[in-house]
Amino acid sequence: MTSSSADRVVVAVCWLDREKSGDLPLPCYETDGAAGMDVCAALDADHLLHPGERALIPTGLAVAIPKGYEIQVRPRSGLAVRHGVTILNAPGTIDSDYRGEVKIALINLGRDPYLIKRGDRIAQLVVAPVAAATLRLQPKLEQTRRGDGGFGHTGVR
Ligand SMILES: O=c1ccn([C@H]2C[C@H](O)[C@@H](COP(=O)(O)OP(=O)(O)OP(=O)(O)O)O2)c(=O)[nH]1
Ligand SMILES: [Mg+2]
Repeated sequence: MTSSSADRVVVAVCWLDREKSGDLPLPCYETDGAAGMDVCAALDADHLLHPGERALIPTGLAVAIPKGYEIQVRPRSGLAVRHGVTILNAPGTIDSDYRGEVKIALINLGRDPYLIKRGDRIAQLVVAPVAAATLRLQPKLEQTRRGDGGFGHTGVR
């Protein structure tokens, strides 16, 4: 099956300072079936992320996500596996009512410093539906086979 623009959720996006961000591309899907749009660092200067260091990296972008959706900020596996650089709060949550700059919280869990340059694709943005819940307080919950077993109680194999 092919997807058409009719299948797509429309997310309004705006450069906070177009003059400063003129050289940067909008986040985009790198392949037809990509789940996430890679987003670039809108740094003024290179940032050397030392082992154990975390940094909030600007994207230069603000978004207006339709109600009923969120954007998840997810790590790029290449950065994580090759350099230990990942998202501190993975997956980051961009709320549909947020109009500030989308920022990427990176952490270097690797052994070597990692240089983040302006325009580097540092994370991916996944647009996803969210269900809004109503909590119904009850004295007891319906029983299940699992019950309160968790945290590995089913074993490894
Ligand atoms: O990786 C992230 C995570 C969050 N945000 C922005 C958008 C999001 O809508 C807002 C709040 O995020 P979150 O709810 O995760 O943070 P909080 O600590 O609960 O802050 P708040 O009290 O503002 O909700 O911060 C980002 O730009 N990048
Ligand atoms: Mg919050």
